[in-house]
Amino acid sequence: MQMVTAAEMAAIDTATAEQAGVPFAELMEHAGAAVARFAQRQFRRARRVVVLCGTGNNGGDGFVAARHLARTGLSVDVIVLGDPAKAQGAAAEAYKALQTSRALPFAVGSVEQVRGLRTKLEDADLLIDAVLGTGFKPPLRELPAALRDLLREVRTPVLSVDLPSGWDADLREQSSPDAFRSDAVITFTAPKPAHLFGHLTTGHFGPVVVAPIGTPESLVRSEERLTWTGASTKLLETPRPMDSNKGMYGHVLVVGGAAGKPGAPSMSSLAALRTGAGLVTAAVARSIQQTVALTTPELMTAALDEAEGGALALSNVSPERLETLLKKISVLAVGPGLGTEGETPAMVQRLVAETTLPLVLDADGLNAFKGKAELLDGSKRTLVLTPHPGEMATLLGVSTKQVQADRLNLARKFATEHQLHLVLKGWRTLVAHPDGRVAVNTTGNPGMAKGGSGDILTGIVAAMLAQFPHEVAGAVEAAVYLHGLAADLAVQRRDERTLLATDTIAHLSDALRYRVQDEDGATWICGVRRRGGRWSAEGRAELD
Ligand SMILES: NC(=O)C1=CN([C@@H]2O[C@H](COP(=O)(O)OP(=O)(O)OC[C@H]3O[C@@H](n4cnc5c(N)ncnc54)[C@H](O)[C@@H]3O)[C@@H](O)[C@H]2O)[C@H](O)CC1
Ligand SMILES: [K+]
Repeated sequence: MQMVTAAEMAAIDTATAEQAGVPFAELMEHAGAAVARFAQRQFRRARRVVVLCGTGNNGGDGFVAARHLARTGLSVDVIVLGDPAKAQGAAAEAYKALQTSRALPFAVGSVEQVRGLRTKLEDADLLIDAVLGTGFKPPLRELPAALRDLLREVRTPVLSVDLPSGWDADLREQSSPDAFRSDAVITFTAPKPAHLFGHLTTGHFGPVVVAPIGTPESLVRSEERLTWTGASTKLLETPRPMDSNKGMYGHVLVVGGAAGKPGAPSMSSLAALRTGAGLVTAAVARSIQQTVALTTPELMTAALDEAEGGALALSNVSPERLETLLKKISVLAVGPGLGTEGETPAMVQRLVAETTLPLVLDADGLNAFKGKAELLDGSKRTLVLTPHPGEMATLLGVSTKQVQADRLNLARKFATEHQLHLVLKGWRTLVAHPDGRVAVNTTGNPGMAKGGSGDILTGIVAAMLAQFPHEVAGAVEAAVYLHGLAADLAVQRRDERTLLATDTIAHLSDALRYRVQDEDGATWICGVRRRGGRWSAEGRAELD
């Protein structure tokens, strides 16, 4: 699923008419019908619906949706912001079709009239925001701004058509000062930048769904080749053969755990086992080997030599030691609990240089390359780095602030220059690939801001590589998606403050079985569907 800009979307609409023979009015009809279906499914108990429409095509979608909803017997009011005579083309047609339905529109033309809508909006069960879509150009004018302010004072749930009105579709920021409040968003054909980078809804888990409206996938083209991690979870739908054996799913070796740091390698290892790796071994300092072994009976362990002070010793990478350690290993995960003391960085550099095994480098595994980023070369092996912004800054020799200011470009540049897969963590984790493609991740929540989270991601990534060695890009994307999704599922049963990194492991089963596409064919790029296909939000079982 590619992300497209607002201008690309308009070109795709034209191509859909010219090359696929689907006229614009038909796209609008499908869009409006999809909005109506989504509204009914997600806001099941809504009886009184108010559809707020602009006079552009976003409003046109609203007119169509209102017509469909009225036909099902709901009480539907249509409020047009501005002069309906301004509507043109398909939107004008949709407005005309409304005249024969039970949803009669009325227009508001002044700020006072907008303010007079308060009771109507408060009394409704659902508001559908079809005021502005991709045609919005900031800043927001007076009339929609008054409506935006009023919506902030009213508690009725808001379903946004295409985008929360006033949100620039091409904006790549987490928030937008102009925008309307939103509880759920339904967009069409492909996500725009705002859908992937923005936090569009009030709750953490308000859905953002992409509904197909008749444009063939082959016409969805984008210059930038930016995608979404959830699309790669298709990999997980591959059924395992009945006569499976553990050798088919790889053997992950987690290298980490200096003296006194048994937690991190234990968590990575358990996460790898729970994600489906056939075998997992944790190679850790001799003094903590027993502790690590006792965390999980299915886990195998190997002892690493310790130098004075407890740091891991260079002797661990002697030819003989490597031969024993790496026998039958299919993926290496280096970093959890490793430390940066003494000989450890040199040991890591040697380990990386002397094998060509697929490798995931995290935490102190990355810090071992401080000032030596040129040694990180994925041109002849599978190499995945999972830095948080601080670690990325260390690698690049810049400040964390500089990394945060230009995440997308930095990630893409580093991945292509070093021919590796880079997982740059944070709000909307980015997965950049050697060929310049980047996938944006939309799962995860603030509960993950706690020690251990990264260790678990490392284990999930390693296990995915072990199982899908020939689909590396997809395996890494799916891993990042799963990790956040498992945490999203976990946090719905707990509070985000009490969430422990290991709680995400307990929700990996649900995350692995989750399907991003709903029964209607819409793809859920944000939000988690539960119970009867609807979503649940934190603190509230359901929004309807
Ligand atoms: N393939 C698809 O995704 C389809 C989407 N559809 C819908 O069409 C809209 C885009 O329609 P468009 O007419 O281009 O723009 P809008 O309706 O979003 O807005 C135009 C409207 O807004 C006024 N306006 C612009 N800026 C401001 C501002 N700052 N303040 C106030 N008003 C403003 C402008 O004057 C126009 O009147 C897309 O979002 C989808 O909802 C199609 O229906 C089917 C294909
Ligand atoms: K809208």
